[in-house]
Amino acid sequence: MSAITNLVILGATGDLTSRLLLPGLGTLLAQRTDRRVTLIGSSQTADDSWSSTVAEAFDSVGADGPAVDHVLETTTYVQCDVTKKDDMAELLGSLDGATCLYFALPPSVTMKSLDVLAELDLPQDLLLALEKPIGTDFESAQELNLLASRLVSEQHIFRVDHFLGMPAVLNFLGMRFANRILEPLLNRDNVESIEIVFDETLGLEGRAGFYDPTGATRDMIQSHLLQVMGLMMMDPPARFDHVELPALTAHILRATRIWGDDPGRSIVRGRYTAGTVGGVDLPDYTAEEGVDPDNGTETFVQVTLEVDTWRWSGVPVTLRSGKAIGNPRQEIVVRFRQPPHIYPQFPNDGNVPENVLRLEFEQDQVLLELNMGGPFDSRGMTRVTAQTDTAAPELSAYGSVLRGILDGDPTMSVRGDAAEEGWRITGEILDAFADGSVPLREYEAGSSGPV
Ligand SMILES: O=P(O)(O)OC[C@H]1O[C@@H](O)[C@H](O)[C@@H](O)[C@@H]1O
Repeated sequence: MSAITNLVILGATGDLTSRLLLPGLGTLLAQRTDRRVTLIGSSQTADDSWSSTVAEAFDSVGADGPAVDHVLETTTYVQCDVTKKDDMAELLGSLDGATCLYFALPPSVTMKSLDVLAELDLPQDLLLALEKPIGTDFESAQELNLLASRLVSEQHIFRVDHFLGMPAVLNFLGMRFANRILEPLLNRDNVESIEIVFDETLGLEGRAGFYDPTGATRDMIQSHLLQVMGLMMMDPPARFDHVELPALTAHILRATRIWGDDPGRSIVRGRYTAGTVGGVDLPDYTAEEGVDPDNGTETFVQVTLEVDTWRWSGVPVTLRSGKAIGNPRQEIVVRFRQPPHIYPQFPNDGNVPENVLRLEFEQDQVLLELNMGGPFDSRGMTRVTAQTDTAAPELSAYGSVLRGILDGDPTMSVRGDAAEEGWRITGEILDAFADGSVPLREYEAGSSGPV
């Protein structure tokens, strides 16, 4: 696919655009000084402040250079209703060159817009970038995928999950496939358990309209943590490309099910009560403006899964995410089994602690816990943590996603069937909530989650 010339953000006045997309674009263009992209912001309402929104966002990440200046000088704003045929025809008609329509919109609006696009003659090399969530359940995800596939080929659909652009994920790929010492150990013979944890200090942040009907399971497990899991547990690809990686990720998700027979033991569901997080007082979740307590929305979820394949069967994989958590962890943790042979001369009759590999999600830090010394060492057994010391990544997670989009390279895009599998697994968790197998537990804001 050819590189993108026109980036059209649909839903340009939304929070996602100013908070994440534009700063991400800034970090990318500051690095790609030779890129010339035409940025068009579009939304249903008029907006006189688009140019200053773009400038402020670029400024917030200190982005400068010729590629950044080009965008600042040429960016335009178009008022357009994406669900109206004439509006979309006019918008597309005004563009010359390979175009990406970035749908920073709720899935219901995206679907209506895709329906409208089906009636138009679309330009060649049109790329559709679709923000999560892809649909609101398994069936609507299928429907949305079908609508998109009628317009362009799968290679021209980029389903965005910015967690796939986070340092932990990129580091894990490099550590696995550019070294000899890790990949042979990543299987049920050597791995005791895996955890993928993304807890946050943030509470609702005034997002009740989105969050209350959504909850932690749909918000964080459905795409982010499951896609990360699929990518990190995939079999080694023969090539690093848009065919192999998405296919291997989907293969893992297809093999995933809730651990054991009793969801009440494999899933924990929680909701925060009033408390203090990092010096900030948070009210009870149910007392937040716009929240309907009857929704029973969970602000915390932890689920243990099994990836039932030859390589991973029997290894518990725990995904966890909670809001209003004190001292939050945001990491991928691979816990290895103890050595197969026990030496009584080692402390604790040879029961040495297991090795643990930790990759921090948003920082470029990898930690490996090892045992050293032992019976003949005057210090005895020493637990050490080897830690990487690399520079912070130049691109934000959204910058990384946008690089794939602007290069027309969907390697790190979520493939349609993988998005559907995310909803299948999420549906099984939500069914267990609905049938009463998993009680909603309360935890104090600022605590480490439900006990
Ligand atoms: O830390 P980041 O990059 O903002 O990602 C976490 C966020 O990811 C978003 O997709 C979720 O909707 C938010 O609830 C969450 O806070």
